[in-house]
Amino acid sequence: HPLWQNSVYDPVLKPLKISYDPTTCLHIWNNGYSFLVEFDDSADRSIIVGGPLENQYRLKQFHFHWGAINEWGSEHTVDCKFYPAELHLVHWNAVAYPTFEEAVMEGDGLAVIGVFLKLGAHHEGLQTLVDALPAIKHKDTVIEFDVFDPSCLIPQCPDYWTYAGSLTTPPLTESVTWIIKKQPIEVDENQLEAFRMLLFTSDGEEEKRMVDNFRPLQPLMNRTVRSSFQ
Ligand SMILES: COCCCN1C=C(N)c2cc(S(N)(=O)=O)sc2S1(=O)=O
Ligand SMILES: [Zn+2]
Repeated sequence: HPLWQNSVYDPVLKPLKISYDPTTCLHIWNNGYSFLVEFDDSADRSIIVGGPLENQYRLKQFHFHWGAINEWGSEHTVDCKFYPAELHLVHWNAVAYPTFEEAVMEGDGLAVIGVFLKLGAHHEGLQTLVDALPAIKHKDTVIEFDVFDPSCLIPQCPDYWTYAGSLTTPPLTESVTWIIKKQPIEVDENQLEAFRMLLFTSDGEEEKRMVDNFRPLQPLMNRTVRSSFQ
C-alpha cells in the first residue's frame, strides 16, 4: 500500500515492544512462494506487544518478497517508491484465539511487521540466512535452523506506519494489523542476488527463478494509515 502521503500522526500510538527468544527458531524452508523461517509458537516465548496492538502476539514465521531487479520488490511503497525487497514477520493473537489457523480468519488475529530492504552495506545478520539458501534452492526443501534472533533484521528507529489490512497472498483474509517500519535495513547486492537464486520449482522440474514474488500495489480505498511519528 502507498504509505506516507496518506498517513496521519496518531499521538496515542505506543512504541512497539519486541522480545524474541532465538532458540524458538525451528527451520528454514522454501514453500514455492518465498523462503520462510518458522518458530516454535507453542508458548509466549517470542512475542511483540504495544504499538497499535491490544494484546501480545506470538511470532510464527518470517519471510520476504523481492523483485527480479532492484527497482521493485516491496509490497508497500513510500512516497511512490518501491524497495528491492520487504521482510514480513508474522505474529498471531494467541491471547484471543486457540490456534494460528483460527487467528488467520479474525480481524485482530494477525500482526505483521514489515521491514524494507534497501541496497547498501552488507548485513551481517542477514548473511546467516543467505548462507542457508543454497540448501533450500528447490520448492519444499527444508533445513534445520536452530538459533536465530530476527531482532537483528529490525531497525532500531521506533517509527512505524500502521493500518488494518490483509494477507498479501491467498487466502487474503482481512486479518492483519500491519506495522511497517519507517527505516529500512541495508543489504548488499550479493545478498539480494542470493534471494534471486532460489527457485519456485521443485527438483527435477524445469527451473523457474524465485523473483517478483510480491503482490502488485493495491488501492488504499478508504483506509486510514496512522504514523507513530510526526
Ligand atoms: C493456515 O494459514 C494459512 C494462511 C496464513 N498464511 C499464509 C499466507 N499466504 C500468508 C501471507 C502473509 S503476508 N505476505 O501478508 O505477510 S502471512 C501468511 S500466513 O499467515 O503464513
Ligand atoms: Zn509477506
